[in-house]
Amino acid sequence: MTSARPVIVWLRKDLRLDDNAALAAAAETGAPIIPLYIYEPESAGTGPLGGAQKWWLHHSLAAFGESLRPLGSRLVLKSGGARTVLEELIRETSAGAVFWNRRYDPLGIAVDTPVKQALKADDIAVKSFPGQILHEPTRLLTGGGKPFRVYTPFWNALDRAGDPLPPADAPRRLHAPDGWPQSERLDDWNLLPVKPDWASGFGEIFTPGEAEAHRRLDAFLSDRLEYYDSERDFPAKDATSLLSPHLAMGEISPARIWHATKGLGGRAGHDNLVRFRKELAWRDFCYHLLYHFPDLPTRNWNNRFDAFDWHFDAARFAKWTKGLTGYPIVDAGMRQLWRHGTMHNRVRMIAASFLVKDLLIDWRHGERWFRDTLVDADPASNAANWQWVAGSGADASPWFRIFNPVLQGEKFDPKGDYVREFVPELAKLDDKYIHRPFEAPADVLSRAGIVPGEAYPQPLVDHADARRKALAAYAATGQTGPATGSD
Ligand SMILES: Cc1cc2nc3c(=O)[nH]c(=O)nc-3n(C[C@H](O)[C@H](O)[C@H](O)COP(=O)(O)OP(=O)(O)OC[C@H]3O[C@@H](n4cnc5c(N)ncnc54)[C@H](O)[C@@H]3O)c2cc1C
Repeated sequence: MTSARPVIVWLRKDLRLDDNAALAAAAETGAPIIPLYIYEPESAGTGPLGGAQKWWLHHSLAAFGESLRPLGSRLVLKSGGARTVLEELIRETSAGAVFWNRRYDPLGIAVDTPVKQALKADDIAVKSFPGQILHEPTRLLTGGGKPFRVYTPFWNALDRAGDPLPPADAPRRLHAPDGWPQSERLDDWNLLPVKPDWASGFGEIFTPGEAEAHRRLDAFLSDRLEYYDSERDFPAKDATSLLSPHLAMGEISPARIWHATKGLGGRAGHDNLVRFRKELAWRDFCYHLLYHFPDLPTRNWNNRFDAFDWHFDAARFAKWTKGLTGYPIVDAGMRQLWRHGTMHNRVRMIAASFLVKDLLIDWRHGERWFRDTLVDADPASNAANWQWVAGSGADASPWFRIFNPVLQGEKFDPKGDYVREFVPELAKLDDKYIHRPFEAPADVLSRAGIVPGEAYPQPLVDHADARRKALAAYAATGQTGPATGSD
């Protein structure tokens, strides 16, 4: 029996015990702790949780709930509007405080700010903590005190800022309240797909949960960091960390990852270490942009793109989503997305460029599709990267840098291993034609068991022709040079 009023720790995208500042601070109070997850209603803005991430969330919540048990605690699940849920739970449990780790997306902020004000007005202590990104989005600013719009100076500032806060250790014990409030049943939230179970392939490569995030980090640092810089762009190689979905759900903190890389420059090579940290810093940069420019997921950052003459074509879009464009590297990427809920970064760039520049379909359609299908869907990284590819974003790749899907395939998947894995109907095609099956002579196709246009589609567009149209559409917006920011 304890006399202190309980502290509610409201968990969101931070389903971890390690380096969870809100949970650690709550544990230090010595008060009983009620870990709470609220399944908030779907809303507009950056949009609802995608199907793939619902799958991840289900397993992540289950794993986190299990990890609380040895600490003498459990996870309380509630659904509904955050403010209503919290106020009811406070009444029921006489909790005196609510702690949480901050979120930086506009939807999250729009929920958290009024909740904080309402609870404080009711004399409830509210404390929020950092941890979702390496540095708070207001910490790194230009010399003029403004947000960064260009990545390299952002990285230089991040590098100069030194290490992020040291990670907080996982609490060893969490005091239980005198009585546990009723929890909803995870299964009743229906987060998993049933008929059909399109997520069955996700488990081939992913296991949601904090334990797996740490295992993956350790394996990456010991086996793959030393090749990271030279091999990270080759989708058939197992050369990247695959930590992004764990980061997206907060099963591991970026600060924990950063600190784990300290001192590895000698063994793994300085260039590899810096390259990996720079990628982590891209994630921070995306959040920096989203925090300071909250319209990032929905509006062209460079408003000269508002006049762009997009050509949405439902049939072409459907073929892109299904991996039936006739360009093997694009199709392999889109099918990897269906099967594994992820896509290699290099291929994301190629597939996104194809949608936006070859098919002239507005990047927002692609952003929404990725949001629904990626297990690592993230409001900041997804929006910023789509705008980067489209040329409409901050520090973006210029519009006229149009990826050639054949040459990109030949450069980054030279033997076609990646294509063969995800586009099995091309598996027997010679290396020479694996990225250009539409140029293969009839006897080569027949040896590979391919009937043109049947087993595998003809290209949706001719790339050279599509490129000309894309450049003309760009010129029609009055832009002639590299797209720059809208300041
Ligand atoms: C069109 C497009 C959409 C994308 N959408 C998302 C998304 O919704 N969620 C997401 O996490 N990433 C997104 N990315 C970025 C990137 O593709 C993934 O972060 C990366 O593929 C994850 O694999 P990894 O964990 O093995 O990365 P690693 O190479 O091991 O990199 C380590 C970590 O750095 C971060 N990172 C790496 N590259 C980027 C990047 N370009 N931008 C931001 N962070 C990066 C990730 O958190 C990643 O886990 C997108 C990229 C493109 C081109």
